[in-house]
Amino acid sequence: MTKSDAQPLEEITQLRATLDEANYRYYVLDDPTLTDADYDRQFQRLQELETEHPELITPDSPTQRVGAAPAEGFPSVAHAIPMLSLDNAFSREDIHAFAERVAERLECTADDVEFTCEPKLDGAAVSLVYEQGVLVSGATRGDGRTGEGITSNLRTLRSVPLKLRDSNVPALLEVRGEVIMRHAGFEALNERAREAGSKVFANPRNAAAGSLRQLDPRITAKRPLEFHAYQAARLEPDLGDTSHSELMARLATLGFRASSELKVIKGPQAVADYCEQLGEKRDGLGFDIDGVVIKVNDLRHQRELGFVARAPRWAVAFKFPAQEEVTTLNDVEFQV
Ligand SMILES: CC(C)(C)c1nc(N2CCN(c3ncccn3)CC2)c2cc(C(N)=O)c(N)nc2n1
Repeated sequence: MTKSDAQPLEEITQLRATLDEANYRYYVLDDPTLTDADYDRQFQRLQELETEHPELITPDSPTQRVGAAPAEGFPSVAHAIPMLSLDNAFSREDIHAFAERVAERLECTADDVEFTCEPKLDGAAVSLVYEQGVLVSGATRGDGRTGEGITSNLRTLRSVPLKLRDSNVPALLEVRGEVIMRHAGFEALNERAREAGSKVFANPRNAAAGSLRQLDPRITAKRPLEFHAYQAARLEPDLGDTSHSELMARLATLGFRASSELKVIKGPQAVADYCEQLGEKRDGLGFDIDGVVIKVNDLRHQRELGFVARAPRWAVAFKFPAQEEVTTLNDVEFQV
């Protein structure tokens, strides 16, 4: 009688905790502790134990990330809070005008408004819903009000926690973020596609969106996708966080990847400087961004400012000029 036969649940629980922590460190902190070989060995051990004791399998086990394909297409999912779009700013003057509009409504001066700035990742926006700390639903943005239910596909992303990491998990949490594919993963995927004579993607954004909409999660599981959180859209009970930057720090402790470039910045002048500096770093990031998302940091002020039509008054996207994309058709290069 070996140790594990006596109490498989103890070894299973320990393996799950180790693998979840290794996932978090690798995919969220970019600070891996386990080697891939170590991870794979413990993952296989967990699979063995769960095969011997199927009654001990739980949906949030690391072995349950890749499920079966849904019968036919994706179900429609209505977003509890619409995933709105963003107004654009194209110049320093536009940033100042946005800050002045905000200041006027908040009855303060533009230089007193505290903003956050973060890269606007060029991927596919999705929404994740957690109940009692467990992932229950994942959907595409769709038209902002209704998206496609792609939970089984989103579960395959190692940067999507199957259960929240913290001890005091909220009863309900809806996290919104962008799924991206890095340039290296994109080039490798297209190289494999060219060799296999299958579909080549025009750019990483299309590759990310297309990979999320695969009917078979086993295909999504093989695609190099990362989830980057950008908003806690719903949080019950309200944990008292009073700013976007605090909420993003809480999302990081709950197991999500939040932007390392997120900065709290006061006044439009410094915001415009951040945009200029990020624009200079753009080509070296290793993934596509198409600007900076500038938000009013204080959550009470966000609520006071609300939304116009489909976009919030409290946020604007500063857009960089489109990067000329080179596409090849039968080996002839076209500038588009
Ligand atoms: C929370 C708000 C609503 C202000 C918000 N909305 C966003 N988006 C809305 C428009 N979106 C959209 N997508 C497709 C068509 C129209 N609009 C795409 C997401 C954000 C996108 C990013 C990003 N990409 O990195 C980000 N760091 N923060 C965001 N924050």
